[in-house]
Amino acid sequence: MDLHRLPLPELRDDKHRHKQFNGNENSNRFRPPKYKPRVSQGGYVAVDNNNLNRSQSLGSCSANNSSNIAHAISFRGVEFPDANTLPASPNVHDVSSSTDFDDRSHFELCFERLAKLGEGSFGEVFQVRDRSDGRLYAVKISKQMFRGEQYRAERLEEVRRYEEFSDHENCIRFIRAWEQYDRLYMQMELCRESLDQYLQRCHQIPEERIWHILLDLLRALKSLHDRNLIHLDIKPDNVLIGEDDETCKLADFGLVIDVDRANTQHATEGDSRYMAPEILQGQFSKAADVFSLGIAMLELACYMDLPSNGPLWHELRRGILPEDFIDKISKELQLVIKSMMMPDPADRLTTDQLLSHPKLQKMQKNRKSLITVDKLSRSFRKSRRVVYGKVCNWKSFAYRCLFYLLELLHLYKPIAPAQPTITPAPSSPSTCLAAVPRLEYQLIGSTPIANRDCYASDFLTGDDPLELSHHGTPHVINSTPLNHNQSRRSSLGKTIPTLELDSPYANVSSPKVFDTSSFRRKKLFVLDYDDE
Ligand SMILES: Nc1ncnc2c1ncn2[C@@H]1O[C@H](COP(=O)(O)OP(=O)(O)OP(=O)(O)O)[C@@H](O)[C@H]1O
Ligand SMILES: [Mg+2]
Repeated sequence: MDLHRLPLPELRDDKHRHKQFNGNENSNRFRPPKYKPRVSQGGYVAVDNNNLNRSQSLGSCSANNSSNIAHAISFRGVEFPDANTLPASPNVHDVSSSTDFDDRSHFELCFERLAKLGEGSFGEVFQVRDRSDGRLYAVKISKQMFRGEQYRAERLEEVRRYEEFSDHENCIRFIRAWEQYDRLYMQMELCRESLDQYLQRCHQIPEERIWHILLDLLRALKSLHDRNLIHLDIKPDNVLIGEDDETCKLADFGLVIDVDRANTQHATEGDSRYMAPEILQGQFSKAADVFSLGIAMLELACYMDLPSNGPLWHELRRGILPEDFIDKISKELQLVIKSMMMPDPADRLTTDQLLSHPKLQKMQKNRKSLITVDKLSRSFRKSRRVVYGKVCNWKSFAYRCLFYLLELLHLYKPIAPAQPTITPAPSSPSTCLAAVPRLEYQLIGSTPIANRDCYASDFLTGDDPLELSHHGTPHVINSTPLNHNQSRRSSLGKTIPTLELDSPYANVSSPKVFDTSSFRRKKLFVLDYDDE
């Protein structure tokens, strides 16, 4: 068997140069035949939303009518029942005015396609809005239709790996997968951008950030290697930056192989720019991933354009790193990158050895303590809220007891419940002082808004004067502040005490209309918003 499946590198007399993006990412792709995973061994669960078991139709793929029905794909097993069912498509009236409901794919029915995020050799990735929960996700749709059962099984292997590592902090969170019309659809968390896009945007990434990226990716890679899996396609394009704009997450598990089970002679090489030299001899090992990560770090740290072939390609694989580039970074980082790019795979450090590097150890400790501090502050805020609630209850209980005692001792007479009253304006100036109108408003409940002072204007619409036409009924001003920040809600509503306001318009001739201009500026209370 010919193990040299890659075209022999061309000899070109070019120099290492800074990265330039020509947008032709896939020109570095060589796609020899793939290894054949034995799907029947692991067994996958494929159930459609009409309870049709897809595994019954394994024999014929594209010729099967059931391929028109969306089938959920999952390897998670019965303990994850949600993974094996597709959510019902939303009501057709919510989706569009189209009458051609049945012809539309599950993807079109359930998602609103917003933008194209990227494209690789196997799939196109779209930013979508899930119509059922209104949230944003990424959906990867395979470019090619299943050519046969074997090809389909190979594509479905990616689902297995995504599911396996979905819970890892440094791997993409996977939601679900399904197939329809002989294509695979994978719904996953939406990330901000790929590391490659980040590099295009920033050009120079600070070294401290490089160390953090390295730590994230070593952690992801370790989790794969601990299960005897090799990624084989480590590169910045396959690393995504999470929504927090910090965490790097490994993605694209399309080429992952299991070193225990797979015939590595059938493994597929990844991008030649990041490929370890021994791959040319058909040696697939964990050390190949370490090399790819090392050379990716070189690209990120030195903003260097990696060759896909030629003499420079060989130089980098002989451990000769261009000095004018590598000198830009600290000796410590240089040593780490060199130890990851050793020509002999046996000399390369493993993920465990790399993670025990003092700098990375220190960073891990710092991260742990940050997480602990965050957890502590959350529980502190929570308990403070509980204590505050209890203290308030005790306070009101104590007051009630006190008033009850005073009442018993005839030292205090309870005041009848406040009724909003308005005393008619005096007809003559001589009676004016005695008849100052007094308005009482009770603001019942509240909708919490951000930490800030609440003014009466928050509760009143427009600039209109307040109508006081029904004298007999209590005047309850709208208890929801008419304000911005209304989307920030909390369960912590505070009861607003009865508010007594002296009418600024004691002398008005008509008591029915109350000009609220001065009342509007009155500070009512400060709402303390707690995030928890
Ligand atoms: N969850 C996501 N959030 C945001 N962007 C994404 C997401 N997944 C993928 N992308 C974008 O889409 C691009 C292609 O995705 P992916 O690498 O999974 O496809 P592929 O066809 O398997 O690629 P390859 O050619 O590397 O095998 C990524 O490089 C990235 O820019
Ligand atoms: Mg990719």
